[in-house]
Amino acid sequence: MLKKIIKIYKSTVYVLQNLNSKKVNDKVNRLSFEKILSISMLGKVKNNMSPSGLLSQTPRKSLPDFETEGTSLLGCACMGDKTPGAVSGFDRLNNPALNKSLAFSINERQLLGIHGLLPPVVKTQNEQIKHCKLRLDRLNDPLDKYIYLMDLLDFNEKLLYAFVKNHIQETMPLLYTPTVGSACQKWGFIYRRPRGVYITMYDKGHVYEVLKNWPECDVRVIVVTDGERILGLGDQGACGMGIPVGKLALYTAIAGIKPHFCLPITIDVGTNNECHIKDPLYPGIKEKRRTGKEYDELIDEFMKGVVQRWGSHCLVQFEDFGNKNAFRFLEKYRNYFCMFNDDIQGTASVVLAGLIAAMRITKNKLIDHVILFQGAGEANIGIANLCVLAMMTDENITEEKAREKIWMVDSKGLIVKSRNELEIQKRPFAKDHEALKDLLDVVKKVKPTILVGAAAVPGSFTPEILQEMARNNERPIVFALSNPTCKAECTPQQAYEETKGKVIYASGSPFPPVTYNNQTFITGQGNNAYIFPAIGLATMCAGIPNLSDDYFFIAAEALANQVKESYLEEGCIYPPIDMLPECSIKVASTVVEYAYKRGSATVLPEPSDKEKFVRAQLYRTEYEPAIPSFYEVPLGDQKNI
Ligand SMILES: O=C([O-])CC(=O)C(=O)O
Ligand SMILES: [Mg+2]
Repeated sequence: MLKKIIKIYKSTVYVLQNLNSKKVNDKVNRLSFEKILSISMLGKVKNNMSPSGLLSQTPRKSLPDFETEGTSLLGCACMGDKTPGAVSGFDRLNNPALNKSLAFSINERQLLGIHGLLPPVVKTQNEQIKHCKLRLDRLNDPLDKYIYLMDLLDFNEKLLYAFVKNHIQETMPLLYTPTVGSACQKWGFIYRRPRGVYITMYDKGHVYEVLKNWPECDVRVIVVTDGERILGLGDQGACGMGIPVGKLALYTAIAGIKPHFCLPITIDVGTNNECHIKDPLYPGIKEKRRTGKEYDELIDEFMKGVVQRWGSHCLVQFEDFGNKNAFRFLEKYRNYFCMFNDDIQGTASVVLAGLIAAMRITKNKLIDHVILFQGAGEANIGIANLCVLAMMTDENITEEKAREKIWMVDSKGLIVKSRNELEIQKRPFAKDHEALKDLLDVVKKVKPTILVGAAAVPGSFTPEILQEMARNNERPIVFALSNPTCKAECTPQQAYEETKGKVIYASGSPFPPVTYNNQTFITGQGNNAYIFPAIGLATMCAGIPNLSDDYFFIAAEALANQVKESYLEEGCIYPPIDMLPECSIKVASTVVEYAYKRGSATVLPEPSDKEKFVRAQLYRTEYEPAIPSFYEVPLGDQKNI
């Protein structure tokens, strides 16, 4: 498979490079020429804009009107990678990147001049982790637990990440969906310390200066939102900052990307959320959301500012933008910047991985299925386009044939050609069919084998719909992707009960195990957390300049390969959550391997063992010595001092 997609890619580049030359006809036979072009043109519509951008491989053009400061160390302070001795002992206690709290040894305390500033006991990190667990267990409200974890992050970074690594299952739903959703809604209330950068409309013309205020000079990944569509919770304005903060915490916790490489950014252009505007604690600009030219110019300025400040290899992950802007910006920037849209491409990849794994249960291929998408927003359009790419690559079929397998319903009903106005990204999926409004009617008519929901309409997979899916299929596949938990289309319990245990189910947010017919099933979480940290890690390790959709396809296959038979037997089409770090390393290593094979990696020389290379880059949660080792003279039994 890897070979095949590389071949397609290489030939595509070749064809595009030689489009005007006679060489094309000599070297590429007619058939493969058409196939390559059809794949690279996938999703293209009349005005020559590709909503999917599949295999869009235009080399990144340099933007003429600005220079790159890159990762120069000149003129800026660096918080993250401090050499021992560069920070005073007292400052270490207040610097979360260097603080070890009670784990400073007596030697360290004496030599750093902080002896007496801590209680005399010396603890190991493991003892500290146990203490954290006691503290967390004492709290009942998930939001309080979130606040505790964030406080720990502000106090002792390594301890937070060591704790999370040890308790992934328990802490993921706090740092991430669903609790991060409540954290966003109450961001003004829970706000304590600054984390990340806020850029507002009023910074227009000075965005680079604002970015310069961030003290880290080696930022490698940014997650940016404008807060317009936070999870399935709508416009949260500046409170959306919880999402970049949460996603980047996962970058470190899951993919081992060093914390000082990560920068959360919120672009505050106002909010249309009246509750926030009326809330005295709202921390953002209390104005209606700005749109149009001035908004676009601000985002342009931001993208250029990032390259100017941190170089063109700084990855920018777009997160939770409104539908229209998400697609627009992906198309606008994908060939010029190192960027991707997680809600479109990351979610597509994780769902495709789940489908590939599910095919091992249904014992057939994607092409044998009929997929019905409820909702035609970022997630579902992204998934649909990646499924088309997968079918074309695996089955040698045309784009049209692949699209025939895909049906979509949006808020107006089935997407049909007779509709008057249809957004550009939906057009390729419109069917020659009578208009149907109701999802149940569509399920009855279309008889999907796979039903994917991502429209944030809770309960939209009604008992009747689930029963109909079970009537038509031996093993119906149902993805209830909307986040957070309260937005899910149906719970796994409902899916199991209404389909009499036949369903293959995945959700976007975590659910507890399901008991049906005296059997316990652990359902999978089809969340982009399985993909974006790995993609970020791979991008950094290989120096991938542009992330086209084939990377997300490769990542999906690599993730599906991590799904063991035993997980499938338990009803789970994803690896368990506590396997996330290990899975991410495997996925990242495969993507790195692919980047070198297709000739896009820029980190040279090419490492021979990609996985070993990836592992060598990871953040270590173990404490480093705070003093050079030759100072470590025995001081007797430290506990008795
Ligand atoms: O954050 C998550 O859990 C997944 C996601 O990107 C979204 O729902 O927007
Ligand atoms: Mg998102």
